[in-house]
Amino acid sequence: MADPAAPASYAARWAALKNLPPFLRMVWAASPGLTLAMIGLRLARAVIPVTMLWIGKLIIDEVVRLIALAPRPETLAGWWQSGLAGDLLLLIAAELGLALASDLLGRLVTYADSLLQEKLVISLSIRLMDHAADLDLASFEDAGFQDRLDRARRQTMGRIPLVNQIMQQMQDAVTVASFGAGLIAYNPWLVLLLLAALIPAFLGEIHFNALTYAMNWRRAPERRERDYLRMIGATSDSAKEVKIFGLNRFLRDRYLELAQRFYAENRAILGRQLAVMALLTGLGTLCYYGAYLWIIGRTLTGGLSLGDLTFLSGSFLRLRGLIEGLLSSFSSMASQALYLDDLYAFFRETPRIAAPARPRPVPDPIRQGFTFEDVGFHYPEAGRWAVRGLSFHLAAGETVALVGENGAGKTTIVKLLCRLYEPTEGRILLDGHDLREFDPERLREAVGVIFQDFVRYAMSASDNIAAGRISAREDRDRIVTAAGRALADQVIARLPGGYDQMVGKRFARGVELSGGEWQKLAIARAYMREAQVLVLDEPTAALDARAEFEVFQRFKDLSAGRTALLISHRFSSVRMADRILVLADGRVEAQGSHDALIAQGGRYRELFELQAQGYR
Ligand SMILES: Nc1ncnc2c1ncn2[C@@H]1O[C@H](COP(=O)(O)OP(=O)(O)OP(=O)(O)O)[C@@H](O)[C@H]1O
Repeated sequence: MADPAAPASYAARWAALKNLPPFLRMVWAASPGLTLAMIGLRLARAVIPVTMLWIGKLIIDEVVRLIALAPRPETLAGWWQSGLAGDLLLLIAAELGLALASDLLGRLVTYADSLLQEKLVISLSIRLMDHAADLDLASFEDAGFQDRLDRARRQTMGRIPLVNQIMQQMQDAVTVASFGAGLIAYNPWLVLLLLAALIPAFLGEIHFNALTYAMNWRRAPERRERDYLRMIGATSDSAKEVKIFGLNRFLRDRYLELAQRFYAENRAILGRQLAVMALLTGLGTLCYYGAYLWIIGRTLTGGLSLGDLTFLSGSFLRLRGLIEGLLSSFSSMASQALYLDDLYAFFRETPRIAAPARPRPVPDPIRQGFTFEDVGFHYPEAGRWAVRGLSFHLAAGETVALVGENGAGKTTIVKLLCRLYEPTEGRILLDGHDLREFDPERLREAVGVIFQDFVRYAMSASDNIAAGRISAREDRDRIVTAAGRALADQVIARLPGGYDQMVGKRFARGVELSGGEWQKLAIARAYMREAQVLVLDEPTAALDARAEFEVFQRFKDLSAGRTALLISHRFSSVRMADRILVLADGRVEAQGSHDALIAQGGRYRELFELQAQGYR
């Protein structure tokens, strides 16, 4: 990542213009037809203003010529009969035709522009989602990445109007060239005068845009915090706890503190911008009136006709507005192009966990199982090892339970097994082959995992289960079977809309579920997968005692012959596993059946007795 101060430099801003061609390629990819239509329409529109002004000049000159005729008709009927005003009428008809065409083209441009922007939103959003799906879990858990993702997401929406701006810029550039050609024909100095007046304002504009960008860039982490505070201060998920603990004022004050810091910084920049820009634009106005005086003087001394006067003063006025717009929009384009860097930076991000060129097919059925060989792992930015010197075997067809205190590394083992992360040292084998030899996607297809922080999809109950094997979303029988295995069928039977009932409170019509009900849907999701390996990470923490007992009864039956890994703090569930691994400080401290471990004494027995005492 570049130094946060760097984007403010002029060089960085000019360099950012190189981002526009790739952006245009994205626009083109979103819809070639609409892009071409836009270019055609805008080019046609670009030359209309100068043509109309020129016809206006011809009309005035013709009127001046006609009223100087002697003798001349006294009445309109007289003029009509004389046929002297024929050319004048033709000119007026031409101008009317152009005015009508310009209106129509304007409407068409707006229409095509809206469609094109919408197409671009769709295509960028899809690209963003696709790319995010390719990236490693590690990226999502990294704060720097979250900032980049946040900035990239904003770009998807925030940079869309840039299409319109670039197109408008192109159209205005053609219009300026056409007016400029007209002015140069009269006196090239007029154009130079105009440019001299406008360039300082342009540079000022660039400077302030750069300052604003640099400020926004620096603020991405704080902005995320501010948005987060606003979110937890006012969402249904947090409302309950915020109310109970009376956190409202605390959150509000913290939000206010950040927001006020932003406000103060903004005000300082805006104040300076006001002073400098007022001076520079005043200079532009002075130059404009200087040129105006010259034109009037030349007309008075007979060097220019009345038509020339209107054409030149009209051109000058339009050109001033156009060039001013062109320059400031150019500078805003340059700063928008800087923001595009963030979008591209996100797209350049590549996953580190990728499939090898010739991946080994995932065995089906798995014959030997998984072997952890002296595995060590620490999270990318963590100072300490989450697991270290970890060796164990998970045999095919075996049900193994992992127990250990909080932070012992249980969930980490699951993440390593699914290759969401790569071991920092040591290796993990599946049927004797390093996990790195397989395509991670194929590997994950063979595993059904429900994490303790499983997702509560604000979708239908049926989709919540189907998420486990989304390709079978239409297979209602499979969904119903999975629901039955996880006891989720009883939950669904109570929902007004049954399987099609929207669950969660996020959208209207949604029905909220209890923690245990959500958990049953999540367990159904795991069964829905019908994978070779089943991993349940604290799947029953929110279940009542009876439900837990039943779920495990079924789990034992259903996982017969299947490889299963179970993480639980409840010894009632753990004891039914074929083998139990006791983890402490990221390594296997003891292993064996429940009875054997109890007989051994040690941590397992200690934890078991602590829990048993609690129930007595
Ligand atoms: N995304 C992460 N980034 C950095 N450190 C992490 C991350 N996830 C877990 N850790 C750390 O790794 C260690 C092991 O965590 P893990 O989640 O595997 O424990 P666990 O045994 O599943 O705990 P629990 O019983 O509380 O679920 C902990 O010290 C934790 O702080």
